[in-house]
Amino acid sequence: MNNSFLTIAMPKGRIFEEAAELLRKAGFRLPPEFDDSRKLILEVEEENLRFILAKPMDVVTYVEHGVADIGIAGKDVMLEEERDVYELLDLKISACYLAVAGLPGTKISDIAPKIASKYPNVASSYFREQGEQVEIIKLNGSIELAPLIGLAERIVDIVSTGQTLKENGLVEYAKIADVTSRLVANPVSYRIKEARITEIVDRLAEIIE
Ligand SMILES: Nc1ncnc2c1ncn2[C@@H]1O[C@H](COP(=O)(O)OP(=O)(O)OP(=O)(O)O)[C@@H](O)[C@H]1O
Ligand SMILES: O=P(O)(O)OC[C@H]1O[C@H](OP(=O)(O)OP(=O)(O)O)[C@H](O)[C@@H]1O
Repeated sequence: MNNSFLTIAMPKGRIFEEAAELLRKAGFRLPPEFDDSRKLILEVEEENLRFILAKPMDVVTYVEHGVADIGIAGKDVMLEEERDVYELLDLKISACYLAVAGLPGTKISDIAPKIASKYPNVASSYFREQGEQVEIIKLNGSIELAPLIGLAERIVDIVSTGQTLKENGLVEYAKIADVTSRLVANPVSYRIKEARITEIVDRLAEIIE
């Protein structure tokens, strides 16, 4: 049925605003309270949609487990953790990239240099591909602090404007991957609710620049 009820996992935080704007541009009637509510489940009955608001890193978890049919997640999250979800569309919002950075004019040690990151798997794969054996130190934020205080020789982190690197006197050594937000789907939901999901993909695809 083309009008089946759908649950969408939305990332809270910096992606939320751009994602909501995109949905509205595509003609979805989202109520004003959608933008500043503290509620974590929001139903939009006239659209037959239910939104759940999750941490950006957790969106794919809800989708993979099928409690959300579709979701919006950063490509960085998909690169960090391999998940059983379909990537349906590049929404081209919240653009940034993953990069290696560190103090200027420094070479990394030959033996097990320390690399700090919120993305340990991305960091580990990148340095393995470069033929470098490194020790990964997982941090949850303020990654740029690590080389400044001597915890790590390099970091792997998101760069957007470059302001955080600049203000902390760090430089970029390599770009790893471009990042934008993606529309993802649970494989079973996709099979059962294909018409409805395809209709949403088409509506969004039409307005993406
Ligand atoms: N400058 C940026 N820094 C971090 N993430 C960015 C940036 N620009 C776009 N993004 C996207 O936003 C997502 C992270 O959003 P956000 O920072 O709100 O969540 P978070 O990392 O869980 O934040 P926090 O833990 O600080 O609440 C990333 O997965 C990425 O796809
Ligand atoms: O290039 P810029 O525009 O400066 O953006 C990049 C910074 O933004 C993110 O941090 P965030 O603000 O999410 O804080 P965090 O350190 O707590 O993760 C990211 O981890 C960088 O530190």
